[in-house]
Amino acid sequence: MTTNTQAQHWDIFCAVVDNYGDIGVTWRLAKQLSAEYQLAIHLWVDDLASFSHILPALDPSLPQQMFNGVTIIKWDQPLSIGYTPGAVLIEAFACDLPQEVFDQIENCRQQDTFISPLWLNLEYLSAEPWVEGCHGLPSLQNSGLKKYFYFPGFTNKTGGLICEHALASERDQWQSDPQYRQQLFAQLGLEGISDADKVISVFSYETQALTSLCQQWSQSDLNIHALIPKGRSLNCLASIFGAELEAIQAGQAIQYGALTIHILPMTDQDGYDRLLWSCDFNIVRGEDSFLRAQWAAKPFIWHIYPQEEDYHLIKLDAFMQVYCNNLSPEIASTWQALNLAFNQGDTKRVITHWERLNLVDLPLQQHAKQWPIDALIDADLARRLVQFVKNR
Ligand SMILES: Cc1cn([C@H]2C[C@H](O)[C@@H](COP(=O)(O)OP(=O)(O)O[C@H]3O[C@@H](C)[C@H](O)[C@@H](O)[C@H]3O)O2)c(=O)[nH]c1=O
Repeated sequence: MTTNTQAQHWDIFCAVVDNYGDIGVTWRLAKQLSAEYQLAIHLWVDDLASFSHILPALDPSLPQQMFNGVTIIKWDQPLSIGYTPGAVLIEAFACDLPQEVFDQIENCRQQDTFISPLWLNLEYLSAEPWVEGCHGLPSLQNSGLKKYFYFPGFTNKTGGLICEHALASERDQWQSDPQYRQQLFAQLGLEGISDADKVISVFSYETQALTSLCQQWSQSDLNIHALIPKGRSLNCLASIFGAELEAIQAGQAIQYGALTIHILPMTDQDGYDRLLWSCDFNIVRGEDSFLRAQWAAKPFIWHIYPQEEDYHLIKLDAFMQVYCNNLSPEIASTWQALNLAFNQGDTKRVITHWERLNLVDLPLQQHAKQWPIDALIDADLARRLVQFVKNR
């Protein structure tokens, strides 16, 4: 009888392109696979300095360290920590895997009992209909290995959406008692926010639509607080600050009529989630914050990552169709027009639709609460992924 001593861990390789989305998504997935499925996860990351913005406890100088049960390994060239084939090999967002990975797999294939890791490419999230047809398709590579395309998505024929098992109950508990939000605001050093004020988090790319919204908010009858983590959103607010952007520090509050802009430090992902849960409205971007805004069960604007030839507007539209499926046409058209105006940097239309949105605030809030239940359908991404691996 032969005993299979082959390692059973999963490797996830992530190359940080720009921003925090690639590492944000893979870090969420790695944590969940470890916590909920007790899988040994090796997360290889080529830019630990970027990673440390969303995991401040990380030490970018270390080749290997462990957080939340996940082994985080520096993906350098050549690899300073050797790769050992495990049960699953995930390349995130079509990053080019290092040659050592294929060499090692090839070496091990000389042994009769060796089973090559199941190789998956984790794709970007899209609500476009074609995703269903491509999810799970294999493709034979030059190495002789099969690579499967794993597409996250919003239907039960896709790979699903990343969402931790306990998230809804933790969020509901948080939102049921205003003292949690007050405690969070106090920890962040935010002052002067009363229960009647409107609180909006802003994590976007640069757009004049945001400048325009801030001008509008400054003239509001209500006090508005914009909570803005230090980063790209601030680049289009220089005219409001009247100071060099470099001089703007986390912890500062800038008064602009009825609007107070609070500059926040970046926190870890759990902290960011709690911020989204605590605001009345969130402006988010990219892929991961976009999904977390949905799980926050609050209305939001999605500033989608810009792509060539405005392809991102097709992706935006596909998502908006899905999100608005059972919303009344009046609310749906206002919310869609607001998102489009924000993404197109349309300074006039963004204000018109923001003002209209106020009129449909309550039904939109109710929709935002129901949406996470509808969107998950039967299973989240990690559960579907574990099943996908078992079925191969
Ligand atoms: C503001 C903030 C964010 N975050 C996290 C949440 C997310 O995991 C991450 C931000 O990622 P995203 O929202 O996806 O936005 P992003 O713009 O940073 O990432 C983008 O990167 C491009 C390369 C990809 O092609 C895009 O699809 C997108 O993922 O930062 C924190 O952990 N703490 C914070 O304080």
